[in-house]
Amino acid sequence: MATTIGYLGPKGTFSKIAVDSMFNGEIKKGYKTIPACIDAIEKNEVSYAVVPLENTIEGTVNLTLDNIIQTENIKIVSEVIVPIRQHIMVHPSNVAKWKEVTAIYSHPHAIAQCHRFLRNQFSHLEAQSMTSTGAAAEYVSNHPKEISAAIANHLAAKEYGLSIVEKDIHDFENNHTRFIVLHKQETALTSNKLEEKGYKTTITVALPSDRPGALHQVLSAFAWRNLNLSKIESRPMKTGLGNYYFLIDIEQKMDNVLIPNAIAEIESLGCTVNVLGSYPYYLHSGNGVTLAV
Ligand SMILES: O=C(O)C(=O)C[C@]1(C(=O)O)C=C[C@@H](O)C=C1
Repeated sequence: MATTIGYLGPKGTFSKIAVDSMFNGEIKKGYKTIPACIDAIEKNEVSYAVVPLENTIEGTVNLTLDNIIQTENIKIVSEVIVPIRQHIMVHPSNVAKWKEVTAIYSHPHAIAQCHRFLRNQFSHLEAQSMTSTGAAAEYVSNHPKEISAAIANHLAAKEYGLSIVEKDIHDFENNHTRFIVLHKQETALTSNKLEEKGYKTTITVALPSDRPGALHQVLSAFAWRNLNLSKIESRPMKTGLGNYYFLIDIEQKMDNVLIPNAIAEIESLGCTVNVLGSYPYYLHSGNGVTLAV
């Protein structure tokens, strides 16, 4: 049976760029929301799902994080970092009057990446959220009479026959998004198309509520073993005010000694640890056909 991969659709999203960079001939199925992509793995509709986890300008995609935390049997098996270039685009019949648009649509993360541009050029408008940048482009394409614009990538413009009226409207040049590949088995997924940049092990740690200095002790378990952490972030456990867990990226492959021993030490403090995955990460070059405008 052919492998099916779920991604945040429709066509023309950044998630589609990520999925195409990791997978070749497999069947790719777009889902309307991130939770729907993750549910699709749970229900065995797809073998893998590719979802955004973190952006350099906007930070963590909480919807992704909160949903993977709640699904115990889904693991992160790979990661691809994609350069993000946001463009504003309109229906070809509206190019001449694009500065008079009455609505601008995009994904909330894409809108947040272009705040300064929007404030300078369209301070009278409030950008409207859509489920993805691709969905915004599709909507604008289907409603030419509305005189609206979408913030999306060049593939979306091509896919939905829109005209880009201003390129690279994101506020900071260094704009990248980490996309993770999720799967039911723990087996890491390697790419034969992209250059491996390193390896990561991602864990969550829930601290005991009654132990002063617990976070300090958790960090010490990594520090004295010389384990490099590239991310630590707290998220509410949703069980009550003040209850948080920590998401920690260790810049190293799961081994037989250092990481298991650090985890055992952390658990002995009364913390609950969950390993979300140990996986290679790749950088999408951004050059060539896929990202050129
Ligand atoms: O809407 C898309 O194109 C997506 O793939 C989602 C998403 C995100 O959730 O951050 C992905 C990359 C960009 O940072 C903007 C939007």
